[in-house]
Amino acid sequence: MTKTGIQGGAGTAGPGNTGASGDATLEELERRATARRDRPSYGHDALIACDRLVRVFTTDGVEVQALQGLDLLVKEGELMALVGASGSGKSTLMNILAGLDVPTAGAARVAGRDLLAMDGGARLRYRREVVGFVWQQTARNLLPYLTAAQNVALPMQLRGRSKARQKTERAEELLAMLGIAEIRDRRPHQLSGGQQQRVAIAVALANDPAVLLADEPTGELDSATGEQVFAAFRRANEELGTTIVIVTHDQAVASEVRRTVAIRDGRTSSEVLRRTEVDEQGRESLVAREYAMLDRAGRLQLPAEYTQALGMEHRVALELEQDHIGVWPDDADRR
Ligand SMILES: Nc1ncnc2c1ncn2[C@@H]1O[C@H](COP(=O)(O)OP(=O)(O)OP(=O)(O)O)[C@@H](O)[C@H]1O
Repeated sequence: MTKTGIQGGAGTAGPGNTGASGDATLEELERRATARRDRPSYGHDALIACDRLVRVFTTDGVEVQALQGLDLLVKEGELMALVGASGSGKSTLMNILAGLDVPTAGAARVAGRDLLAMDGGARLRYRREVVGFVWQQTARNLLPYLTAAQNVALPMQLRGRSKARQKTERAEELLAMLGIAEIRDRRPHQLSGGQQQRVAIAVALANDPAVLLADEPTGELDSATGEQVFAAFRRANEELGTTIVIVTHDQAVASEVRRTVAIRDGRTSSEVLRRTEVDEQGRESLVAREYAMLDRAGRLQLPAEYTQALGMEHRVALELEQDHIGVWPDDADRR
C-alpha cells in the first residue's frame, strides 16, 4: 500500500474533515473523496433553501447590505413565521422568494427552481405557478373593479389552462374553504379588511402554488380580525398542504405557528420551535424552545438579551464539555 504523506493543507481543510493533518493512505483519501461527493447537498430535501444569500443595494454610491449571508431551510408543508426588527431584511428576503428581486450572491432554490438562474419567461411562470403572495396593503392584493370570485379566477385565466366552468368552481371552493362563500359577488370596497385579506389568500392559492408568501398580512387589521385571517392561512396549510411563510410583527401569529425564525442584520439568528406535549394525565400543553442558528462556517448569533444580561461583548470564554459547549463572559483579565 502506498503511503502518501499529506499534511493538512488548503486542499484538505474543511468542516467534517477530521484527521487531515496526519498521513493518509491512498485508499483513505479515495474513501474521503467519495464520502464528500455522496454527501447530500445542503438543503437537498427542503422546499425552500437559501444558502449564504446576499443582497446589496447601492443608492447614490452608498451600499446597504440587506442580506448578509442568510441561510434558511423550509420543509414542504410547513407553516412558519419570520420575525425581526425593522430593516433586518425580511421584505428583501420575501421579494427574492417571490421572484420579484434577484440576490447579489449566494444560492436560493424554491420547489426545484434556481432563483438566480431564471430568465424572464421562467421568472414569470414561477410567479404565476410556483408562488402565491399576500401583501400587507389590502388594496394591493385585489383588483377593485372585479368581484371576489372574479379576482380569484383571474390568476387561473392568466395561466390559461382551465375551462371557464372549472375556474368558477375552483374560485367558489376556495372562498368556501376560507369561510367567505357568501361574499363572492361583492367588489373589494364592499368588503371588510379581514374579508379582503381572505379573498387575497384565495387569489394567491388559485393556481395551487407550492409556496404561499405573506408579508405582514394582518398588519392593518385589529387583533380579532387578524386571528380570522391567520385561521384562513392555517386552513390552507392543513387542507391543501401548501407551505406557508408569513412575515409578521403580530405576536399572536408568531406564537401560534410551530416554527418562528428571527432575522437579525440580514441573517437568520435564532428560531423558536413549539410542540405539543401530553403529560401523564393526558393534558396537552404547548412547549416552546429557543434555538440559535449555527451556519456552515460555525458562526452562531447569540440572542442580544442573553449577551447583554451577562455583559458579553467582543470576546467570550468557551469550554467544550461532553454534551454541550459553555460560553462565559471574557475572564482573561481575571486569570
Ligand atoms: N430598494 C432598496 N434600495 C436601497 N436600500 C434598500 C432597498 N430595499 C431595502 N433596502 C434596505 O435594506 C435593509 C433591509 O430592508 P427590508 O425592507 O428588507 O427590512 P425589513 O426587515 O422588511 O423591515 P420592515 O420591518 O421595516 O419592513 C434596510 O436597511 C433598507 O433600508
